[in-house]
Amino acid sequence: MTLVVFTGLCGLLAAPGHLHPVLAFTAILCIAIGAGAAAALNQWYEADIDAKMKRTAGRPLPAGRMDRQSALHFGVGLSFFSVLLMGVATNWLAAAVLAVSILFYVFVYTIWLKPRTTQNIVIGGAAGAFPPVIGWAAVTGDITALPIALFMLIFFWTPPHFWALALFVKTDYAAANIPMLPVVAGEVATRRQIWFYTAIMAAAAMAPVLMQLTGLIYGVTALVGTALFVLFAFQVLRHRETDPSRMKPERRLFKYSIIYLFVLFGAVVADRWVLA
Ligand code: HEM
Ligand SMILES: CC(C)=CCC/C(C)=C/CC/C(C)=C/COP(=O)(O)OP(=O)(O)O
Repeated sequence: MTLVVFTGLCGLLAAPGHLHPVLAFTAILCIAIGAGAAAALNQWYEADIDAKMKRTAGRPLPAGRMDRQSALHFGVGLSFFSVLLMGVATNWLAAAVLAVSILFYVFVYTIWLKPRTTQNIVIGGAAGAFPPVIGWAAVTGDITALPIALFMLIFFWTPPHFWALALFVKTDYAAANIPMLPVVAGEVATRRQIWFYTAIMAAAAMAPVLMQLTGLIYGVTALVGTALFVLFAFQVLRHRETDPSRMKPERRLFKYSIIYLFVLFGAVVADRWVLA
């Protein structure tokens, strides 16, 4: 959620034009409330699955600190509130994209794809790629090449981010009967898919440079950051280990994926504000 809100903030700060600071703060608040509401609905739908996994068993619903109906009301209420407030405070394009991302996370990812296919996070993961587009649209009322490029970067970043983690928490997903890639296709296939999506992600990371949408700070940061990402993904590709306690390269890639996105998005903003 922190990174989702941060990428939304970067989309907002990188956009040309001016938004009153109170309205800019409201826009970011709406992304945070919308993302939280979507997560509440995810947990409402998955309460029984969450109870079966060590990582999620302590959440309010499986742990019995909240009843399911309250979670549903909370999620639906805050979803409407965030979209309406976004529309009133900024514009209805930003509100519409926020609504699409909430609906995508709940219906396309959580309800439709997650229980059915190993590609669940590839397509469903798009939900997490919308925030920079929302931030940008809140300022400009428009969606141009740079926010689309930032969407593509998060979209292709999500598979290596999640599958690196899935490799070492595989048993959890198996226990809950969720068809995550390492559970269904095995570890070697997962390592290959991580490598495949990392290659596309690397192209997506360099696209804003080649299209001259960003400046020198992003260019250098993306080049160095992506080279490291590719190196760590290559180590994961070559690693032949099935014991989760010995999956060091996989843990490294997962942790690094998070730092990577923080730093690249920070660089997009630095280009606009430092080099302006
Ligand atoms: C379908 C897409 C995604 C899936 C399935 C996924 C899954 C996960 C899971 C299971 C964790 C571990 C959480 C835990 O330890 O309890 C995690 C951590 C994390 N994810 Fe994702 N993720 C996805 C997309 C994203 C996106 C789009 C972002 C941000 C742009 C993101 C940012 C993070 C961060 C920052 C953490 C670390 C949280 C922490 O350790 O406190 N993820 N992700
Ligand atoms: C602006 C907006 C509405 C954004 C919301 C979308 C969002 C939070 C996307 C991130 C995707 C994500 C964290 C998935 C977690 O997967 P999971 O639900 O399978 O994780 P779990 O196993 O922890 O339940």
